[in-house]
Amino acid sequence: MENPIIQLNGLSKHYGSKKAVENLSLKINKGEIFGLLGPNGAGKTTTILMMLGLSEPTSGEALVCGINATNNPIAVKRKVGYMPDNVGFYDNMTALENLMYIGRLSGIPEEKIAVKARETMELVGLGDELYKKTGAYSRGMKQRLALADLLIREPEVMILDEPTLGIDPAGIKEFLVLIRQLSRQQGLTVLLSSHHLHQMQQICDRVGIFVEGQLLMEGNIDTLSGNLFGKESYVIQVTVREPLANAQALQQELQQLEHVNKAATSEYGVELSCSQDITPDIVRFFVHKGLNVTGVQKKEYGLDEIYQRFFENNAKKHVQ
Ligand SMILES: Nc1ncnc2c1ncn2[C@@H]1O[C@H](COP(=O)(O)OP(=O)(O)OP(=O)(O)O)[C@@H](O)[C@H]1O
Repeated sequence: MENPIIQLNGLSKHYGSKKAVENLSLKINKGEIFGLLGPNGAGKTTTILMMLGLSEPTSGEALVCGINATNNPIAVKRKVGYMPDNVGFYDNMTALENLMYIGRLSGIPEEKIAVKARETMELVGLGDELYKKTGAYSRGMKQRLALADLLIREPEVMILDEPTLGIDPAGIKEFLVLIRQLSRQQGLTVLLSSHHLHQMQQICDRVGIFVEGQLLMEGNIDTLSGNLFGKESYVIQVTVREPLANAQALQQELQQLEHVNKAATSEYGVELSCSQDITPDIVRFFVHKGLNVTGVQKKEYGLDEIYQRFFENNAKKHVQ
């Protein structure tokens, strides 16, 4: 059911002739995890700053929890937790002291602060690290503490700008799982920006692809892959034990089969782009030819391919 908590209507931001964000319209529902994906300079941070009321749009509007961010930045700030790509803490204070300090600044009553800060640190998996100085925290731990810093203020929306930057691979996975858990447990809406497709795929319900200030596509992975790959939604790879004797003829024959759009042979196998999943027919075809099949793989498109394909298509358009 549609229940937009973030609504961007024709949002644009121009710096002179530079269109950092151009005519962006987008709805993000309550409880959703949405990924803003795009290369450096695509306009992700500018969009986030406009949602927070920290940058004034050239035109259009950003509504967060129904509040116009440009006219009411303070009201929006109460609802939204924002994690910039580099969060600073006082290195010579313990993590708990840092969090209590933040809690005080955001108006949590003194008698509640210690309990609340501990609870929040438990929530982000730092329950055993309360008394460590943040100077001795790893980057992954600091990002967890940064999350605690948002959560202690009980936001409705969390906006995280490149949150996994600088964390080691194992830490990234744990951190993403944590964000998802928190979102699901607390009905929190999360907006993340990133250029790491693989990471976004693990966590987001929906992603938007940003290029040169424009949202060029938006949807879940299935929708995006359907839009971009359309007729070639299924890729089937078959490998055989012995080198293919007459690859050229085989390729031509395969291309004649119904639902096959493209066939490409290599020494030990074939890759087929098909409009339907015809894996059983393909296997039968190979067996019938007396070929010893050693492997059959059906490839599912992920964000990496979607992104790559997307840029290929766009480059072609620019050239035409
Ligand atoms: N204050 C500014 N003055 C002029 N141009 C700006 C300003 N802020 C951003 N830009 C330009 O707007 C474009 C979008 O920048 P933005 O920082 O939003 O991109 P981004 O997608 O967040 O990239 P990154 O991943 O590098 O943070 C860039 O071309 C940038 O140079």
